[in-house]
Amino acid sequence: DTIALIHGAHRMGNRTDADMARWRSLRFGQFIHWGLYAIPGGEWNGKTYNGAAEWIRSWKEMPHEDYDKLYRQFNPVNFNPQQWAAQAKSMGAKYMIITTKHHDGFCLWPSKYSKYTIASSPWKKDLLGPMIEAYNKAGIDVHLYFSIIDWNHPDYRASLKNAADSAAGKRFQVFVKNQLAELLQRYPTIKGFWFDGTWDDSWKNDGAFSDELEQYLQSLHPGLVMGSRLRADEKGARHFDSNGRLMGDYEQGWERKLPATIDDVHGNDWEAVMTVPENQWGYHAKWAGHVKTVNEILEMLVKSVSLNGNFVLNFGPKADGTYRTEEQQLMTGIGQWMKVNGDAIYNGTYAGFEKQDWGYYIRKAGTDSVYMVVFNIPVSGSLRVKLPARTSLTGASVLQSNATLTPELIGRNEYFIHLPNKTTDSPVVILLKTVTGENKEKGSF
Ligand SMILES: C[C@@H]1N[C@@H](c2cn(-c3ccccc3)nn2)[C@H](O)[C@@H]1O
Repeated sequence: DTIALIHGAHRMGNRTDADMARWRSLRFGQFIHWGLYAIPGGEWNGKTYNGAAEWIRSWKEMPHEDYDKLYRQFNPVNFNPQQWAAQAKSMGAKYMIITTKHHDGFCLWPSKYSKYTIASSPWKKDLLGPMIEAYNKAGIDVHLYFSIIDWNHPDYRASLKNAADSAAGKRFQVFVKNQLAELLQRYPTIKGFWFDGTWDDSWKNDGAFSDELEQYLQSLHPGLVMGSRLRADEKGARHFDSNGRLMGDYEQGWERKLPATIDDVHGNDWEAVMTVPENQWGYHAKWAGHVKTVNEILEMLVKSVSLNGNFVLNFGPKADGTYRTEEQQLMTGIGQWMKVNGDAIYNGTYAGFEKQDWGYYIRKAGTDSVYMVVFNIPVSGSLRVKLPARTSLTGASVLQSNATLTPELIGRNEYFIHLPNKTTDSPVVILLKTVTGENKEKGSF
């Protein structure tokens, strides 16, 4: 039986409104981590920081006062938001998430609630406004990343140990509320907040505040999309309340990892955010270890959509406002595939077909069109398709060439689709036309 909660989930099941349907249809996003951490770029005094570049302030080799002075050098002279938006558009991203303020507390907008902002830098000017305008003009929605943790703010407390801490904590909550309202007031076209840095006790143990904040923001900007990471319930449970119900509008815990099967997402909307190296969000001058390839990223994107989720790929621009070559090449390569096959991604949902080894099924939302995205062509060249009961196959074609395929019926509701050639250097998309229902005539193959 369930526990009585005041600040747990307030909704059973997914949101069904138009704003959430829009978020769900976009499927592919671009994350941008940009801030002071791009100046050191993971290096300081000739030493290399092996952690995530945006966490360099926590490195023992980086004195806090040295980091906190970096704003005096932040001057992205090559920042070109129109170019950023054009590259994101060519990659096929339909929404973008930008770090307004990361854990270091530095604000990319001239907040009136803090001195530690772009207004105090040589650049002086707001960076968010031009970005949001350029991306919106390119037809890309913008969501704002906001870190609750704020290493710069004098009132931030990881935990509340005494009355003084509690007083500081209260002042900090007012500060957070003011900055979020300020962001909504300055940037009314944004579609959501992406909260981070909500794991400390001071936040986890005040579920009431996180609940009231979420409702306050929704009242200021109805339809806002906010993930589960903002929320705690009054017992300190995060993401899922003490009755196991998802809080927020989608499961926001998939950071640098993907669900394995449809059972892992429990019917909830969800989103995965992914780094190109193993674990770098902000710019790091020396990427160590494995750097993901175009095909590897395409497989993560396709797998996410096949399991009813969104996939967001992260980019870490340099301090001067340009992207590193590897990231530019990824945007180009991903974009080339998306240009031809984006139909299988946008409005993509879980197909409800039995998963096969050759790749992933994606159903165009609310239709009988099911895409097969093939990553692993078997030695036989024949792709097995087992249809759910009462579903028949009425057509199959290669999406890119529109070439018709003739599936071979090999058993009850089971087919082989023979691919013309067994080699490809990028995923092949096949469009299946199906019919489902009691008395439909047998499939036409
Ligand atoms: C979206 C990503 N979330 C931030 C993060 C948080 N953490 C983290 C690290 C240790 C404990 C708890 C959380 N690691 N990375 C990263 O800095 C980036 O912003």
